[in-house]
Parts: sequence; C-alpha cells; structure tokens
Amino acid sequence: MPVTDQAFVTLVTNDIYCQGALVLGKSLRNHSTSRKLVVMITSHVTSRMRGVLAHIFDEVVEVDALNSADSVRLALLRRPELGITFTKLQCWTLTRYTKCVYMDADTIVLCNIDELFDRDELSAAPDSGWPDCFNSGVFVFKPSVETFNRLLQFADNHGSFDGGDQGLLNSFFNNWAVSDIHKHLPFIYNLSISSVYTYRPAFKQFGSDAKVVHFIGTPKPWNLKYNPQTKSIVEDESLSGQQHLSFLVLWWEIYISDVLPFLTETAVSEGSTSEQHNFGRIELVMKNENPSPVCSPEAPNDTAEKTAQLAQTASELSIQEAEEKLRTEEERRNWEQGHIDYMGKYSFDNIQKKLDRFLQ
Ligand SMILES: O=c1ccn([C@@H]2O[C@H](COP(=O)(O)OP(=O)(O)O[C@H]3O[C@H](CO)[C@@H](O)[C@H](O)[C@H]3O)[C@@H](O)[C@H]2O)c(=O)[nH]1
Ligand SMILES: [Mn+2]
Repeated sequence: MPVTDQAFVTLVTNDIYCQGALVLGKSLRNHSTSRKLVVMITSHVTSRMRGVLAHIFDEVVEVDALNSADSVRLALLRRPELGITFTKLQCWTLTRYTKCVYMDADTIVLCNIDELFDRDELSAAPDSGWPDCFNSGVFVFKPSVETFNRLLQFADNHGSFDGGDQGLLNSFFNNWAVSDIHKHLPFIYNLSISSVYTYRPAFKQFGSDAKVVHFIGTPKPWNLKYNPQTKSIVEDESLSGQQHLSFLVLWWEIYISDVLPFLTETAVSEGSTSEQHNFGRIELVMKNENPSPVCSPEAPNDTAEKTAQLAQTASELSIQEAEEKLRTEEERRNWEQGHIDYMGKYSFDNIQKKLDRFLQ
C-alpha cells in the first residue's frame, strides 16, 4: 500500500549531483518503496534536468540555497564546497509529510529500507570517522517549521564545527550518542565506503548485510571513468584503493541501464532548449587508450591493433556520417542484439556530441 504522507528526500544544488540523485531514486524504485520520493533542488539546476528528475521523483521541490560560508572550518575538512550542504536543513520545511528519511545524493539502496519509517527523529547511523557523531547522509526526521527555525537560529548562534550540515546537526541533536539506542541506526543503513578499507575484516564479515552504501568523500562515482564492456571502473590515482569497486560498478550499472536512457531521451525530445547540459564530467568509456575488441559475434576476429584503428576511425566520424552509418542494417542488428560499440562510435563522447548538437 502506498504511504503518501511519508517520503524519502534528497538534495541537489547542481546538475552534477543530479546524476547521483537519479541513481538513488532509481535504486529506491527498483526495490519497490511504498513511500514518496522527493528531491529538493536549488535555482542552479537546469530546467531540462528538472524534467529528468520528475521522471523518477514524485516531487521536485525548489528551495532556497543556504550556505554556511564557513571557509575556515570547511578548509579543515578540506571540502570547501560543502557549505552549500546547509541547504539540507530545508528538508524540515516539507511539512506535507509527517515523517521522512533524508538521503544524500551520493547514496544508493541495496534493498527495500522502508522499515526506517518505524524510527523517530533524529535517527541516524554513526559516522565512521568519529562514531559518537552521526553521519548526516542518512537520517530519519519529522518535518516541522518550528524545528527548521530553531536550526537556523542555532546555526546563526553557534555555526557548525565542521562547516557543513553534519557538524551543525550533531551539535543540535547533541544527545544522539547517549540518549536512545533506537535512534542509532545500524551502520548497514549508511555504510561509508571508506570503512571498507579502514576495517577490511569487518567488511568481509558484515558487508553482505549492507542496505545503504554511501560514497562519502571524494571521488564521487560520477567523477570516475567506467568501461561498460568490461563492467569495470577505470582506476586512477584519485581512487588509490580507497573505494570498494563492486559498489561503484553497481552504481554505474544503474546509471547506464536506468538513468542514461532518460537523459538521452530528454535531450532529444527537448532539442530546442538552449540551456547547456551537464554530462560533461561523466566519461562513460575510455577512448582509444587500451582498446578492447568490440563485443560482437558479427565483427571480424580482429587484433587489438585493428580494433584500435576502428575505434579511432569511429570516434573521428562526423555526427552526420555516424548517423548515416547507424542506419545500415548490420549495425541496427548489432544494436538490437545489444552488441554496442561503446569504445568507438557509441562512445560517450560521440553521444555527447550528438546531444550538444540537439541543444544548440
Ligand atoms: O555541491 C553540492 C554538494 C552537496 N550537495 C548535496 O549535499 C550532500 C552532501 O554532500 P556530499 O558531497 O555527499 O558530502 P559527503 O562526502 O557525504 O560528506 C559528509 O559531510 C557533509 C557535510 O557536513 C554531509 O552533508 C554529508 O552527509 C557527510 O557524509 C550531497 O550528497 C548532495 O545531496 C549538493 O547538492 N551540491
Ligand atoms: Mn554524501
């Protein structure tokens, strides 16, 4: 039975974080949540992206951006961009809902977690860096204008010890660590990806129970490169063994199968808009470095070198030429059978060029 007065809520202040929110929303839908899905956005989110969000979320709510502007404390955290996360506090203004679960846009669910609505405000899981603090990437709360105003007043009086919302919320709900064990969510509801390497044996023992994965810190999944052919993350120095790759692969698989079609579809159907799209930072595939053979039984049994040449040629095709070729029967057959040349003609770069053309 759908429950219409309770919702999962997330936040995005720009189109880049939207990639995360879309994957999160889709993961909640894939696990048949009975609650509403709400995404709070700020004015910088483009109207095209708002349209895409509306495909997955029940409500796209514009809120005013709030910023801690606390550069000194944020510098301590080495994350100057996180002042904007004060905007998260706006979730308390969603008073048409009686209870909500807030989730960061860099989280995904691995199963249905509707049971969280049995908990009260403020329930959250321990932060892996300082377990007497809760992590503010997943928490149960009760919308209330009064609480919202008290939070703003508190922020005004005391600021935030880490410059972001997490410091503020921990000071405000300051008895979380000791008052009520029911408000301590098990860590599996907010598995910080960093714990995978800081306590590897525990991950081996309990990791399979995880319900929510949180890609805390940097890099975020959407900043990485993914090779859909080999279903693997293209590792670079920003990873340095710190992220658990299989969860990143899962994120990317949801992105490719459930989100990318919405993004490309909307770009095509709203071709007349002059707004700039924001797929720029997502690199779906490696281009010509390390080419691997195109996965297609019809393709001749080429050497890697020949494949490299083909990939090179394909990536150099003009859009018109690429479209022309798309119409040929063989390619259509390959496409329909799922043998898609992700390394060449249908590399993300080429798809992106096509989107650019539609958006001009
Ligand atoms: O430019 C931004 C930055 C953040 N967000 C939103 O705010 C959330 C928090 O930012 P994130 O980059 O996910 O922070 P974390 O790496 O998770 O860092 C920690 O510190 C943050 C600041 O206190 C808390 O908000 C997080 O919950 C906590 O996990 C994101 O998921 C988004 O929902 C935006 O929409 N735009
Ligand atoms: Mn986060």
